[in-house]
Amino acid sequence: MEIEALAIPDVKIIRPRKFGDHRGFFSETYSRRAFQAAGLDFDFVQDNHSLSAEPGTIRGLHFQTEPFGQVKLVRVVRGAILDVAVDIRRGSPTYGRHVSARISAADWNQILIPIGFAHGLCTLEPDTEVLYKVSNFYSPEHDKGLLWNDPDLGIDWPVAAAEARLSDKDKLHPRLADLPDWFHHA
Ligand SMILES: Cc1cn([C@H]2C[C@H](O)[C@@H](COP(=O)(O)OP(=O)(O)O[C@H]3O[C@@H](C)C(=O)[C@@H](O)[C@H]3O)O2)c(=O)[nH]c1=O
Repeated sequence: MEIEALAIPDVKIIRPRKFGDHRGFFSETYSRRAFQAAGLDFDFVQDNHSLSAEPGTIRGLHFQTEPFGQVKLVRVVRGAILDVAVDIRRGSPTYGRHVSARISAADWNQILIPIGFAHGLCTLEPDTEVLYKVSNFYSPEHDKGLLWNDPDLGIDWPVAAAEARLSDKDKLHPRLADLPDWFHHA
């Protein structure tokens, strides 16, 4: 397993090993032991799986507030996504900034999103399936959003706003400037 810190170093790309042979492949897609050895210790309690039929589907930007904040470990088993993490930790030197990474079944890479980040993705291929582990249970009362195309975020989404496929909920989230101080940087 390789780990690479992104420009906001709390967000990491994980590359699990993949052993191919004549049958296909084998891969440890998550190992608590390997994570702990790298100083990453999370208590993942729920696994999520989503399918987006059309490329240009955007989900996000989402986060859960405390005490239901979630670390997310995201991977793709079919297709590809552009994954985006926005730092919404008040007092953080990178508050309001984001990192993005292409995560795909072909690359077999993963992205680790810490608590205090709004998370979103845009699918790049048809029938893209995303799997992710989260470190806290779903809580609808704590499930919040940030507007995906808030100009203050400056996210270079790979789809035009007119063509993006979004849930009704995701069209209505507040902009960064209107977000309460849900998280504070340690
Ligand atoms: C997120 C979630 C949703 N649901 C239900 C609520 C709703 O009826 C249905 C679809 O929910 P959503 O529209 O919120 O699904 P989606 O837009 O895919 O939400 C996800 O987006 C990505 C970007 C994330 O980061 C995730 O944490 C999650 O927020 O599934 C659960 O039962 N458990 C969950 O953990």
